Amino acid sequence: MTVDYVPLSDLTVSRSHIENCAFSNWYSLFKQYTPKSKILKPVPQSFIEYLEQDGIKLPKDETVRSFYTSGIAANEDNEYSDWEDDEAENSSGVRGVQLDHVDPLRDFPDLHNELKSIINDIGPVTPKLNWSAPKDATWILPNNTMKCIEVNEIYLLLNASNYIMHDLQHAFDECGQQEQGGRPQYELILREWFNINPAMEFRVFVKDQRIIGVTQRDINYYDYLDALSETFKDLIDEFVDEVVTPKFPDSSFVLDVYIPRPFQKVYLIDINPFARKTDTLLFSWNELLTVGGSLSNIQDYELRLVKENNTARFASKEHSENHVPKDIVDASLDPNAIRDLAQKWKELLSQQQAEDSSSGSEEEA
Ligand SMILES: Nc1ncnc2c1ncn2[C@@H]1O[C@H](COP(=O)(O)OP(=O)(O)OP(=O)(O)O)[C@@H](O)[C@H]1O
Repeated sequence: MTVDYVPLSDLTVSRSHIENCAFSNWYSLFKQYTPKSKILKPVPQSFIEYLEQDGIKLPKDETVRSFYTSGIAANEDNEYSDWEDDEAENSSGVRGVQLDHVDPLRDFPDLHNELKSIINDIGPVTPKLNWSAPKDATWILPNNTMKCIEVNEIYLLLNASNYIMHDLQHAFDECGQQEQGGRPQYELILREWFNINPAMEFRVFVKDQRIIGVTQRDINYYDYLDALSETFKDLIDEFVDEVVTPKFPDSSFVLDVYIPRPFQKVYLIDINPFARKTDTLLFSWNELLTVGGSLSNIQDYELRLVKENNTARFASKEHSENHVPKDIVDASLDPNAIRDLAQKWKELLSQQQAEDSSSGSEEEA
């Protein structure tokens, strides 16, 4: 089998494209298709420092009835030698904080109060920054989702997330050298929480205003999706052609859409950059770009679903670029790099085998 590798230059990305994909830059264009959201922009610099500081420091806000900051009395079961010091409160009212730590109540009280009042007004929310949601940090909340019913849950999720750190520190890494400098204006988005059926979420790859592929977003097998494929494609085609491409400033982008029953409306969840950092889920970038290159000759794109016997193959694929070393992701697009990498692996393996056998013979001796 021959594989056509596409040049990496097909995925170079401009700073303006990344900026166009920031939530606040497209929300107003597609508001009627997007779940209700509040945009807080710009956020104070101290809030960014709060997210970037080590550890998670929750404010002890007496006006929030909070599971997280309710007092913990030291007793025999939870006694620590340094309990007194760690739990001592400073004048800011934040537990265990040294003075140089950012404290929401002291350093961004207006934003803190606004977050509380939004939750009071619209109920549970789910947060994100300009581009990313803290999907990798749900383990930190008792419900194991991104649903926040109090302000401290927002702080916990954002602070514990590597995806949020990516927005803060690496947003423009894939842009050309001269476009990387300067931080963006950060925004905090609170989306009204609703129960999404993950089976009905799709990622849509659009290149030069044409759809080149659609993938199921959740990497589980759902037996009813196959029969609905054409329905989804019709709705997605109409949405992309009539709603998104006439208004979105770039001709290539990646959409996340949600199509709940009774399959009459498409909701826009997110617009991602047409860039390597966007996870291709059931496709690879190489595959998509190869198809995209020959698009004029093909009639139709593929809506790819997880097949019944394929679940395991994709089980760990989602957001793989975030836990696989970058060298390996880079190599997956370049045959020479794959050869180099394979060679390094072989060397490492034989080195390890040699070490194992020598330590084995030492143990036997
Ligand atoms: N209003 C909402 N209520 C409940 N869940 C939501 C809401 N909006 C989004 N989600 C869930 O959060 C997930 C992540 O949202 P979103 O796509 O905005 O984040 P992201 O960081 O850009 O993700 P990715 O990195 O995969 O593109 C969605 O797939 C959806 O399941």
